[in-house]
Amino acid sequence: MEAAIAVQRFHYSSPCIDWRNFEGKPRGSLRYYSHRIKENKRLIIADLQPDKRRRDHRQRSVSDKNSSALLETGELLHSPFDEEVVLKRKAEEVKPYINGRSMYLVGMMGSGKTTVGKIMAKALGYTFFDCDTLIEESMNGTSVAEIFEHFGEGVFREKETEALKKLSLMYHQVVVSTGGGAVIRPINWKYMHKGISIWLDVPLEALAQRIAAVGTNSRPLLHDDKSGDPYTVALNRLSTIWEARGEAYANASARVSLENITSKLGYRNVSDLTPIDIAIEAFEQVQSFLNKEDGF
Ligand SMILES: Nc1ncnc2c1ncn2[C@@H]1O[C@H](COP(=O)(O)OP(=O)(O)OP(=O)(O)O)[C@@H](O)[C@H]1O
Ligand SMILES: O=C(O)C1=C[C@@H](O)[C@@H](O)[C@H](O)C1
Repeated sequence: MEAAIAVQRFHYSSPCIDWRNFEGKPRGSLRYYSHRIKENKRLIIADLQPDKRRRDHRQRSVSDKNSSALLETGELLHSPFDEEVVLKRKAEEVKPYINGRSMYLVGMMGSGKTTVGKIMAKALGYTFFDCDTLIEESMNGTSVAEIFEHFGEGVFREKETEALKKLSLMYHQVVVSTGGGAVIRPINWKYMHKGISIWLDVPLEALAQRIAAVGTNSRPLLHDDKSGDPYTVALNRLSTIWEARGEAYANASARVSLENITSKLGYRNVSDLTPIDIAIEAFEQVQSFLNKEDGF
């Protein structure tokens, strides 16, 4: 009952970020524009509100014929607004077929489950939950790191399973960022398969970079080893963890490979991708999972 109340409380207290506040670098990714927007341009223009139309007048005036020239010269820069439109359209396209099912994001620590999950939830009009935060709430605010330290990993894993069970039984239309290790217990898959699970597959080097940048204080499984520089330490630990559970992520309904998106969009590095690029691809992969499910 207490845990149910905690879940309920979290339900009402978890804010969804405004993706525009995401601290990632601003980008003028012209290829992105070319790839994603070209196919959607007619619809985007139709969707624009009058004030936004004025703001984006350059986009409207671009014909297919001369768009690549403008793209080359950099005159046609895509703004977060462009990405938002594509994201929203994708979410609206796929939403009726999701049929209210919840989404469970799985992936290694630092893979962006929380960041991308919040963006997806907002685009779908779903509620976002972070499984680690739910566990902390169910333990009166004890942090994940403290749970590991004082009670051990076993207790944490039990709490994780309880949280996933409750989420799968109590809620529809939610996007859940699961803990990096949620995939290791088969019972957790039973709950996650009530919805659609999405694996954010990020190269270990990119994960190590992100983790080295923010530190390992909140990630107990990475926190022990302090020998060497933060990037190398993180990469070594992540490689060991990956060996133990890499295969388990493949149980997910859909896989979002950052390497694939990078090459699809013609970028050089996965670090060029914004969380919105990744959220758009996640919807595309969900769509292709649903098509397969329906036998198309
Ligand atoms: N596409 C991205 N590009 C660059 N940095 C990112 C991207 N997505 C997330 N990050 C950053 O990586 C870090 C980890 O992201 P996030 O917390 O969303 O991952 P997570 O999968 O929920 O992690 P954990 O399982 O450890 O809780 C954060 O500092 C976030 O700002
Ligand atoms: O990968 C893992 O096993 C973990 C990831 C985090 O999200 C937390 O759930 C916890 O630190 C364990």
